[in-house]
Amino acid sequence: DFPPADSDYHNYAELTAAVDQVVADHPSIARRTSVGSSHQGRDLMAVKISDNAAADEDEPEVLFTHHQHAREHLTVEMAVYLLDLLTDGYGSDPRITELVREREIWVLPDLNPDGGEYDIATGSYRGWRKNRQPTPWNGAVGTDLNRNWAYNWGCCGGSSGNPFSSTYRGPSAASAPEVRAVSDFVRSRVVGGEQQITAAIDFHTYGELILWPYGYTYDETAPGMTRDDYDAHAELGRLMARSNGYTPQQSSDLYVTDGSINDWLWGDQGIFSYTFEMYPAGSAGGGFYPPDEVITRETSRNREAVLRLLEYADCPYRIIGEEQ
Ligand SMILES: NS(=O)(=O)N[C@@H](Cc1ccccc1)C(=O)O
Ligand SMILES: [Ca+2]
Ligand SMILES: [Ca+2]
Ligand SMILES: [Ca+2]
Ligand SMILES: [Zn+2]
Repeated sequence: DFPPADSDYHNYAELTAAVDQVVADHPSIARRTSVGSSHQGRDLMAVKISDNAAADEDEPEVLFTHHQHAREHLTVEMAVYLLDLLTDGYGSDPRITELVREREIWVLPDLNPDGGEYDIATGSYRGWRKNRQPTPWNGAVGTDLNRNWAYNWGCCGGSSGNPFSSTYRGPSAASAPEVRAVSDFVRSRVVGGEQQITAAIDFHTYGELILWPYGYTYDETAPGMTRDDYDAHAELGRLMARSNGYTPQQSSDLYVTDGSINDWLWGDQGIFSYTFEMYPAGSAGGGFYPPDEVITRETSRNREAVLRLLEYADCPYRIIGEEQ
């Protein structure tokens, strides 16, 4: 479990209980489902939030994913915050009520439950990043989920082929069961040939950044990324950054990555896709392990950004005045 000083962070059992409580408290607008299981068999939860949540309605869908990286526990708290914001706001906050009515929102609060539990298992933080899938023949453990997605996987020096590396891409694209499960879920949202999910945020720590694709190339435009696509990503990213004070940039401005979720969501599925690197900005603030006293401040900091993404989800190109 977490060290006593950080007891406000949710371990996997506490997260599961929190999800079940939200659904129990708001049964008509919140529904828990599963997209599959982690390597060690933990449920990969998906919470759908919408009016008439049990029905698949013809409304733009938005995806929030959390905790690809084990030590980035604040991103799980971000998911808990989002679940509370959207359910408690329904019927009390007019803006949130309208968004819950006109969107179908998917919150996947924990993509790496095995890694997260491993990181806290001894009561002291281990600095773990990857999942807990072994490389059988050499004793190495873990694939970096954010280098395992099946778009330009391993193409460009943005990941490692060394199983002992913290950015090990895995033996093949989507070899990690967690990536495979979420990929299959996203693909299942193609209805009548059209991907129903239009926008997504993948939450990480740390750096206080808003990142958009592509990560595999320094170029702004590339196959599958036109000038309009890039400009829309950038303008919407900047709009969100103005609300939370994060730095907006193309993810390759940080460093080149290949096999990231953002590149797959946009490149393979045409979903407007962002990474939020949460608090802290630099080496101060506790790095990957900020004290639990900052949870409320640093999750609610993203309230406006999330609502802006939800508002543009019916047509992200509107941000650049293009009615595509
Ligand atoms: N959270 S982090 O420290 O691992 N940083 C992320 C940053 C990142 C996220 C998405 C695309 C490119 C880069 C990473 O996956 O390396
Ligand atoms: Ca504390
Ligand atoms: Ca609905
Ligand atoms: Ca739908
Ligand atoms: Zn991360």
